[in-house]
Amino acid sequence: MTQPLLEIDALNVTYTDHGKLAALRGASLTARAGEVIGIVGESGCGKSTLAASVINLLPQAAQVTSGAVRYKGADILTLPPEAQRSLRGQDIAMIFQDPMTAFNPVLTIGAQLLDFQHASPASRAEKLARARTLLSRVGMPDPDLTLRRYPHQLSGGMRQRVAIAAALLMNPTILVADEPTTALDVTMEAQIIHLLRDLRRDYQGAILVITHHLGVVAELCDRVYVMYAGEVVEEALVDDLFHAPRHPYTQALIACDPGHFTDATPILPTIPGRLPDLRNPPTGCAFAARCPLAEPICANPPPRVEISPTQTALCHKAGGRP
Ligand SMILES: Nc1ncnc2c1ncn2[C@@H]1O[C@H](COP(=O)(O)OP(=O)(O)OP(=O)(O)O)[C@@H](O)[C@H]1O
Repeated sequence: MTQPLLEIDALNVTYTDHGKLAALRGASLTARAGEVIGIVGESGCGKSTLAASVINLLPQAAQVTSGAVRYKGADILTLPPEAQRSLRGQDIAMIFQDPMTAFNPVLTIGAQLLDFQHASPASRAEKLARARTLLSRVGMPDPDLTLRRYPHQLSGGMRQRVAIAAALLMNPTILVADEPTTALDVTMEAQIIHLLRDLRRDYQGAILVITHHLGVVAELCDRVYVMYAGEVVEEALVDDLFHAPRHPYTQALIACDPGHFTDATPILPTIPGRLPDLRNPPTGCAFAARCPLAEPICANPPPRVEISPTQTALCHKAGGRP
């Protein structure tokens, strides 16, 4: 098997601004070239913190207390700031939930697409040509006109297309899409999913898609990491996730609304109960308080059970038959 492009290894991240909050608790993930990886879970489970650690944009209040994020084998969290900056945007690029955050409102799209290529040795004309090519690639009908526009002159869906083009400008090997469709209406969402599906056909790198939305996972991803309370509770190929989920949390997510995976419902169905308080995380299984299968043993830390070489579940009960 090829070496992973990205390895997140037992990452622990704590926010320290309002007391200590354990946002990531031993989260691990690998992504290889050509894979589309889904990261799914309810609000507050740590998805954005995981994404921010990949692109090395954790907020100031976040502390990595242990673990590593390796890009092609090198720990990016310990690189000097200059090396981190050059990785970001060139090797690892991000598509944000709200495309407005990717753009400066007072500069034209053209000026910004040139600026995003500042590290490239290409000439201005070559950079403009690359911007035009990518705008066409993401389905912008008139790339020249788009280059002259300001961000607010584009619709939300168009801005997201341009943001995707911007992320691809430097030909990154890892593309992180944080809730790429959440800010869009149903029709736009379907179009952006279609575009991402189309792009993945000839993209050589790895794509990480962070989402609330099981439909996005079903449509786009090869493998999925399900997060709960800062932990990866299940890892599976997308087919196994939907047809043979082994963690009760994954089962609950899917059982809540089995008919709606391809709907554009932007949020996961709700499971009764709440996430535990991560300022004082439970020592046993974090899902036990909401789990229909919980038993006294679940007060102990759960084992990571290997169901198959491609599926694991962090659960005392996952060892039995599904
Ligand atoms: N800057 C911050 N300071 C303190 N706590 C934070 C900060 N950002 C996130 N958190 C907390 O860390 C935990 C994980 O948050 P995170 O945003 O990573 O989850 P998420 O799954 O991406 O949620 P959402 O889908 O709502 O964005 C949550 O309890 C959240 O309240």
